[in-house]
Order: sequence, then C-alpha cells, then structure tokens
Amino acid sequence: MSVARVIVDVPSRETDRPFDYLIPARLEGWVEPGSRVAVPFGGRTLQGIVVATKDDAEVDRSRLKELADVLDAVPPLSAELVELGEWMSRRWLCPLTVALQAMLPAALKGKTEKYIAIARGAEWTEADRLFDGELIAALERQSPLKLSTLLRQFPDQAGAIQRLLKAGKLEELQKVEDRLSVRTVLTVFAPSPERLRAALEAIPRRAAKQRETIEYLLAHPEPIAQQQLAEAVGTTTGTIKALADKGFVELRAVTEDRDPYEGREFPASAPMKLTPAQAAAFGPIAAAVGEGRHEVFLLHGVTGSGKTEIYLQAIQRCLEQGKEAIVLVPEISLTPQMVERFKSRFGERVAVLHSRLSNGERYDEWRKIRDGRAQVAVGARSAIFAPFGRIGLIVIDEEHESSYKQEESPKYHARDVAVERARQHGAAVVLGSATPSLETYAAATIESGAPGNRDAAFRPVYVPLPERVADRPLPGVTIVDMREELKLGNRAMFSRALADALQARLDREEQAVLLLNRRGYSTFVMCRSCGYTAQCPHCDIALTYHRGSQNLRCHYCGYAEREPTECPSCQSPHIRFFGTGTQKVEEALALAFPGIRVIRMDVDTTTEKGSHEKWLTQFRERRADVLLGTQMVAKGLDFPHVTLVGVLAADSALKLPDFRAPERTFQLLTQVAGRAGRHELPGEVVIQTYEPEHPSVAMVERHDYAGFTAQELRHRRVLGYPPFGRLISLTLSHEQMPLLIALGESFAAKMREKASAAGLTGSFAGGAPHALEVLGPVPSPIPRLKDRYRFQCMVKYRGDVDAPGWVAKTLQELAETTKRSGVTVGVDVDPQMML
Ligand SMILES: Nc1ncnc2c1ncn2[C@@H]1O[C@H](COP(=O)(O)OP(=O)(O)OP(=O)(O)O)[C@@H](O)[C@H]1O
Ligand SMILES: [Zn+2]
Repeated sequence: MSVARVIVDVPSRETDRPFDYLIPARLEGWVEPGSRVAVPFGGRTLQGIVVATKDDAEVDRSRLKELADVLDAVPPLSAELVELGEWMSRRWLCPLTVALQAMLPAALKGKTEKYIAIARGAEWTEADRLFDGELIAALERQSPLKLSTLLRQFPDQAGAIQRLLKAGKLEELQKVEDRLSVRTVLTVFAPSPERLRAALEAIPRRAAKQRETIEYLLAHPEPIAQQQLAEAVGTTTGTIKALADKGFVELRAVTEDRDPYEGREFPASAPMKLTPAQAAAFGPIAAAVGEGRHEVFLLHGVTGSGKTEIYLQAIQRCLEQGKEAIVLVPEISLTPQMVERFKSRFGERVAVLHSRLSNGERYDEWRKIRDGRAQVAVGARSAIFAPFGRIGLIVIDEEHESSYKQEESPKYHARDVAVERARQHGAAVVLGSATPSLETYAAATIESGAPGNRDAAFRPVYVPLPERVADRPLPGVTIVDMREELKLGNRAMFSRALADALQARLDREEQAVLLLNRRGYSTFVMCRSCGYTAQCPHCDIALTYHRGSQNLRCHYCGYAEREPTECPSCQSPHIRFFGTGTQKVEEALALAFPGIRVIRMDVDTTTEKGSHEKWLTQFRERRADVLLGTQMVAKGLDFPHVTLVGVLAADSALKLPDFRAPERTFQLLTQVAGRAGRHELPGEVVIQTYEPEHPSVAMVERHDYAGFTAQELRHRRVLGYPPFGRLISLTLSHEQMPLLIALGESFAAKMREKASAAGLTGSFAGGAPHALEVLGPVPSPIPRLKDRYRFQCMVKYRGDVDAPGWVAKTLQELAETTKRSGVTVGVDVDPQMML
C-alpha cells in the first residue's frame, strides 16, 4: 500500500503543508498528483488535492489515516497544474490550497455535507417509534439522508435528531458533495439487426407501436434520444420503456453537454490575406509557434490594426502542430462578437469560459478541454488554468487590463501565470494591446530591461503594428475644456462640439458611442447648506444613491438606508444627489435630441444573463443611434457605422490615490477613441475634460503612446514605482487601532532588520541597484471597513532582493502575536489596486 500527500482545503497558513494518508487497497490505482480526494481531518471529512504519492516504506504507517474516497474518475488537475500551483503559492504568498482551488471549475469545489444515518445495530423501542416514528421511517427508507433535507422535511425535529444521536441510535456522517450536475438524456441503443428482427418475431401484432419502433430502429440503427424516437414513431416514451423492459432495446442515461451557444450560427470564416504590416508582425510569432519554442511577444498594435487576425492565424499554426491554445480576453470584452470570431474560424474546437455561464455550462466547457474535445480555450482570467496537456500558444488580448489581476486570494496575475505555464510547455506567448502596461512595455523596450520588474527573465520581443489595416486613419481627436464652456455660458452636459457632432451623426444616420468614465466616481448625497455627505456608519465611504430602490447603499458592506428628504445634520431641505450617472446622461440626451434612440449599458442594465448580447446586437443592427455606457463600451467593439466617440468626464479617475491612475486614464481614453472609424467611414472623437493639459488627456489627442509613456516612466523612475521597483502591500485590519499599529511596526522593524543583515545599506531614492524600503504602517486609503480599522505597510524593493521570501518569513515569525491579537493580515504581491 502506498501513501498520498494531500493538500487539505483549509485555507490557513498553519495547515499549508501536505498531510500523508494511506491509500486503501480499493482505491489503489486511482490516486495520482492532481486527484481530488476526501480525507478525514480534525474530526471532519474534507476535500483535498493529491500533490504527490510515495512508497509507504518511508513512513510510519501506524500513524496514518486512510483516504476516505477519490472524488473523480479522471483527476481534475495534472502534475503540471499542481506544480504551477506550488509556484503561485510562492509567487503570491498564498496557501497552496487556495492556488489549487482557483484552478478548479466552481462545480468541483466540493462542500462538506452532513448526513444522518441509522447507527449500525440500532434497535428501536416502542417509545422511539411513538415519538419519532416519522423521522425513523424516513431514515429507514433512505439512510444516510442529508441533514439539510431531513430538516426540510421535519422542520421541528432538530431536537429529536440530537437526542437520538446522543443515544447512539443515529450517527452523523460527513461527505464531500459536488455541486456538479451533468445533464443526462435517456438514449436508446439498438442491438444488431438480427436481434431486432428476432424482436419483431416475438412482439405480437396488436402491439403495433412497439413493432413500428423496432422497424424504425432497423432503418435508423444509430443511438437516439428516447424522446426523439418517440416523436419520430408517433408514440409515447411508454412504448420504448416497454421494449427496454423486455430487453429488446437498451436504454441508457447519456451525459450531454450543455452548449451555452446552442442554436447560434457561426458562419465559417477563412483566414484573411495579411497586410504587409501584419505579415511582418506575424513572422516571428509564427516561427516560434512552428518550432515549439518558448518566447514572449509584445504585439503593440494601434486600435483597429488587425491584432485579432494575427491571433487567429497563430492559433491555426499552433493547431497544425497538434497543440492547444489558450486565449485570454478581459471579462468585459468577452462579447458575442469576440467569441464569434473564434468560433467562426475554429468551430467545435473552441471552448468558451466566462463568468456569465452557469456552473453547469462552465463545467461542461471545461470537460471539453480536459477530454481533448476542444483545442482552443477562449476565456477570462481563470481560463489560464484550462486543463490542456500540450499547450503551444497563449494569447492575452488587451494585456494591460487590470482585470487580469485577481483581487481576492490567490491574488495572481494571469499574465505572469501565462508566462510561467508557457515556459513549462515550451509555448509561445503573445501579449497584445494598443496600450501596453508600462511594466510590459518597459520590459520589452528598455535596453537593460527595467530593473526590479517582475523577474529579470521577462524580456518580451517587441512587435509593433503602428497602422490600421487598409491605410485607414486613426480618428481625429478634439479635446474640449469644460471650464471654457462654462465661461461661455454653456451649463449643459454636452459641449457645443459634442452636441454638433452628435447632431451630424443623427442627420447622416451614423452611430455614436458615449463613454461616461465613472471609475472612482459615484452618485453621492450632499447637503448644499452645510456640506454634509451621507457616510456609511460602518465604513469610511460615502453612501451611493440608488434611484431604483430610492435608498442609499454602501458598496462595501451592504448597509442601506432610506433616501433622506432633509439634511440629517442641519435639517435643510437642500440635500441633493451629485455625480452624473448614465441615467442622467440618458435623460439629457432625450431632452437635447428629441427622438434620439439610446442604448444604455451599465451595471444596472446588464445584470440579466444575455443582456450584453442583446444590447450589442440591437446596436449592431442600427436599432439605436447612441450606445451610452461605462467602461464596458470602451473595449473590443467593432461596428462599421460608429463614426463618433464622445467622452464625458475624462478626468474623473485622475484624482484617485493610485500611482497608476494616469496610466489607466490614458489607456481607457485611447481604447474608447479606437472604436471610431474602424471601417470605410472615417471617425471622430470628442473628449470633454476639466484638465485638458494633463498628459493622460492631452497625449490622446496625438495618439502619442510613446510620448505619454516616456513621461510617465520618468515619474515612476523617480518614485521607484513599477517597473523601476516592485511592491508588496500588507493590509492589517482589526476593531482596535492600537493593535494594528503595534503589529505593523513590528513587521516593518523585522523587515528592516533583514534588509540590513543582507547588506542593503544604499537608499532607494539614492539609486542603489539593490534596495528595500518599508513604508508605514499608515491608515489605508479606506481607513475603516465593516467597523474594522485598516492599516497598511508597503514594501518597496528593487534588484536582487528576495522580498517575498522575507515577508513570508516575517509573517511566520509574527504568527503567534498575530493569532493572539486576532488581527487579519492580507498580503498583495505586485498589487494593482492601491485602494
Ligand atoms: N488582413 C486584413 N484584411 C482586411 N481586413 C482586415 C485584415 N485584418 C483585420 N481586418 C479587419 O480590420 C478590423 C480591425 O481589426 P481588429 O478588430 O482585429 O483590430 P484590433 O487590432 O484587434 O483592434 P482593437 O485593439 O481596437 O480591438 C476588423 O474589422 C478586421 O476584420
Ligand atoms: Zn459600509
């Protein structure tokens, strides 16, 4: 008998190591790295993942427990993914189980369920039956029975169950339950023609329908769904069941994939002839894919330069090598239009993974990948864990998107995972963007690399694509200073330039996209008389006004209160809602342009499943003049009749206390501007702002990515921010502030000790090649959430410094103190959000 090393699904630092279990004889041969198992752990049964197996010669068998069960016929993870998980847990300082669980489809994240069973040898007395007869009868019919089901049937019997448990007549069991549901279809399997003919002999003449069914099967011998067969013959499923009961045909439940794109047609598309610029960019990528060589490319192509066609042809090349490809796109741009481009080219070979699928649908798509029925996985962030075994290419579209970073643990960045996974597979990586992140751009273009940026080995090959296809020009951009508008007496939401441009579109029956940049901007409530703003009583955050329910809500803790009619502080009735919501813009459009047809896309109008698709189809079919929305209208859309893009409040996110705010603003504006004039009709862009001279706005006018980046990189270099330094942030939270400050200070002190012990004496600002600095503890930008104070420490380092290792070690040294004080510690390595 051998031993399995299991990572048990308890996400804490203390249990973050493999535990050994004996593999009982009945499970021998079923257990390998990546298997999902149920194990006894601390008196409970829990789910775990096997990370290794070993011979029991090395261990003291008498001390080990046995595995309770293996949960899948085919292990959901592979040895390669288990190793990737180990790498992630070191890279982002998270427990291994957290990394491994992130790779499983939600349907496989088992939950432990309690079951009640009749204890072995239990004997019922008259009294038992008298008091608890129904309960006992239910268990006698089906034992074990889920506790939750039992309590649903007998809502007031919790006491009785307790009593019988204590008396040893019932026992409690634990099982790991999958939420996995497969759809099965009853399918008829016909035997050989000889046997069918024999059946015909045996069935009496009066059973006409049975005979017709057999005759039908003689003519159509392939397996057929029971329902479908009944319809074809013009009978009921009863007839078929009767045949199955007599053994004339076989009836089996067959698993069927749920196809989220069922009933949709994807007209086949042939590869396009690449433009010379595309061909030049494609060359080196195709070579690496063809040779099965690991190489990372930064495909820097302006909006509408035809990057997607390059992805498609690179994937083609990859499939020709008999390998598999993963394509990541931001969740928000996983629009039907994007999916269609892949499905049209590769048809059935494409599996799509995104969060708008149901758990069941996602599980089915995932199985297509694992079982080798799909070779291309298109999906959002977590699709990077697609269970392929022979990856030849990984594409990350819009590589600068912050949604590739997961904000909860494991706080991984899909781009980094992609590079590591591709390295293991000898696969090529294509990072595509019109506005690459400064980190990637610097790594690809700065001669010496950017010191301290991720790992030194990250040196993408720079592949530019500076022009749009077919010599189409980039759209002309007009920047409107809204302060000037105000001076001239225009108090409207739309500048004259934008209003004129919109009117021209209506006259010419062209279309417009309007972006309301609302990141960091909310509809809050303020008193005009005293300046009071409505705050959450539990968090240091302004409450947001919700027009639908007419209440004020906290987006962090869910607290809600009724909309005030007077100021709670000074009783003035002049309490107003501030901030421009998309609803307000919609109303203003209707007033200014009577009869205008507007589609509004924001969180409120896109909650329903399929709503994205519905709106975009309507817009594509030109059933609306304007597509108005938040960030979600900025990306990936390619509509021939859009000739105008308008941006309201371009600068609203610039004030956020985040050093990436200018970069994000520039990216968003450039991306949305890129939606205009992508086909024959030329495009125009109008950007309204209060800060026309800010580089994030001004450089968009000239489509000057290089200029913006050069300037921004100079700032970053001075401040030692990425890509010229790396960050690890530590967030501490607790109800009592002093505990936080004390723990934060111990952390900072211990980190500084380690730095000086390693001889890091040079200062960060002084430009030392290897340096480490600890900032804080200081209150977090949101200093209180859910009644808990929040403090943070920031570790800034560059060069050859093992800061993540030191942080891990320091947290270990402080584990006792942390546990005693009850302070919650969150670590974010290479954080993307500073809030
Ligand atoms: N070789 C080609 N010949 C003709 N048309 C092409 C070619 N390549 C791409 N196109 C067309 O050019 C348009 C823009 O291409 P695509 O959407 O791939 O650009 P992109 O670089 O991905 O843009 P963005 O980053 O803005 O999403 C599309 O309508 C596409 O069909
Ligand atoms: Zn709150």
